[in-house]
Amino acid sequence: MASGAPRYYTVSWEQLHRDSKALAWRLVERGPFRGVVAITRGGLIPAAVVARELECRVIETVSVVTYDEERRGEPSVVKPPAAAGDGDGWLLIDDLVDTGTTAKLVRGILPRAHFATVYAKPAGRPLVDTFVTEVSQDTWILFPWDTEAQFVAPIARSAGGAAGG
Ligand SMILES: O=P(O)(O)OC[C@H]1O[C@H](OP(=O)(O)OP(=O)(O)O)[C@H](O)[C@@H]1O
Ligand SMILES: Nc1nc2[nH]cnc2c(=O)[nH]1
Ligand SMILES: [Mg+2]
Repeated sequence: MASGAPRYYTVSWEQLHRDSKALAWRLVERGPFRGVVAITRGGLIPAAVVARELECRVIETVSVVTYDEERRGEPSVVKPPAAAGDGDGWLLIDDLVDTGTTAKLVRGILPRAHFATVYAKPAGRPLVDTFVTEVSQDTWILFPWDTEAQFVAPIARSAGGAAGG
């Protein structure tokens, strides 16, 4: 993500389900696939939804650690896929592509996989074969597993009592 104050794009469980199903609609004509490889952890939920829609029962994982909350570190593969070979016939899924760092690393392991994400930012977009929604590079996508509902002060209070009545 670009430096500076991020704008946020908040995704609910319902929207994620809807967007993951939209991804499945785009992928159905690209299959059938031998199996799905989810890039953990963010790719796990979209991969489950897509696998259900494509009636795909074989699920693999590849685990990449890149970010510590919103700070980016050195990417490392902490668990390679046990099966999937060079990715031929496999569908590789992540929740999003941002800088493309994770995608480059995993595409190096599975160069022949079809790579799909639900969301894409411009810098990583060229690395993705199929995606649903593009957001700007300075947007931080907030997923439902990273957020919770909480109390918000009334507008009048946060405006310093400026509201008339
Ligand atoms: O294109 P990039 O700049 O590499 O960013 C995209 C990656 O960042 C997030 O994963 P993260 O590393 O936060 O790990 P997580 O999926 O375990 O939450 C997201 O799920 C993508 O995998
Ligand atoms: N949750 C989340 N993780 C990310 N990792 C890289 N970019 C993002 C983003 O926009 N949102
Ligand atoms: Mg991830």
